[in-house]
Amino acid sequence: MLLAGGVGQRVGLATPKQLAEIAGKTIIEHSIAVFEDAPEIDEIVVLMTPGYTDRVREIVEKGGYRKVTKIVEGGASRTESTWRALQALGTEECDVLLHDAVRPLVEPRIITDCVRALRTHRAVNVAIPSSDTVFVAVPGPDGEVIGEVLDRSRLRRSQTPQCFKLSVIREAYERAFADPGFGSRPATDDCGVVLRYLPEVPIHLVPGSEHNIKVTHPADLQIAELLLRLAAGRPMA
Ligand SMILES: Nc1ccn([C@@H]2O[C@H](COP(=O)(O)OP(=O)(O)OP(=O)(O)O)[C@@H](O)[C@H]2O)c(=O)n1
Ligand SMILES: C[C@](O)(CO)[C@H](O)COP(=O)(O)O
Repeated sequence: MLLAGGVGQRVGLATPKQLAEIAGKTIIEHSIAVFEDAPEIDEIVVLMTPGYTDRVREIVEKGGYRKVTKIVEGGASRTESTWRALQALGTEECDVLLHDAVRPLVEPRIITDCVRALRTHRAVNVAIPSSDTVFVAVPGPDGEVIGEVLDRSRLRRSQTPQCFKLSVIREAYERAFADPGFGSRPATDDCGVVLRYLPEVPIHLVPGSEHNIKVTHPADLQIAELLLRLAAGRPMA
């Protein structure tokens, strides 16, 4: 499931950032191509920003991406887009990988590791250690001050794909969307929903990559372009 339903407010382009062209293709096409080429993937469903599904259809047709079976409008938040993605799937048990379309540098190795891990685990996340010291900021007398420095050896940064047995992620989301309090404390990723609503399901971790960045801020467009060109053996002039 490629989650591409956002508007890219922080990047601040006139169109959603997943349609920005870098290293010869739109960001969403780079992401589609990685999953299309992955032998473990049977089917790709794209959740796209309302008003832009035809643009994705054009990209898919022009690029001949045969695994893309559905292009569906996303929701108002990331979790609502995931909820819609789950509704677009059937009832038969399967492995579901939920990936941010704006992480075009996901490596085939990560997809392989995730699918392999789903043979023995019902929920899997991709994570990397934190190279920065992370602390909790609290209000101070003149702005914020450091409240608590967290133990970095135990901290990880969450990436995507986030992967689940369909029955697990569906159950977690059904409970979340039935909870009147869910909207007031939204989850920032799918693992957060599983952790909150199915805490008995362990979420196994596989190593991510420093290159698997999420294009979030304007500078990320340049960094992603550079990394994509390097990966393709075409460094910038
Ligand atoms: N309603 C939404 C919001 C986000 N996403 C997707 O979730 C991924 C990660 O989200 P983020 O980087 O926050 O993207 P945006 O929401 O577009 O960015 P911003 O918050 O700056 O507007 C992106 O691929 C984005 O398209 C989605 O499918 N549906
Ligand atoms: C899912 C995610 O990419 C994991 O790091 C992240 O939580 C998405 O956050 P955003 O608020 O949509 O940028």
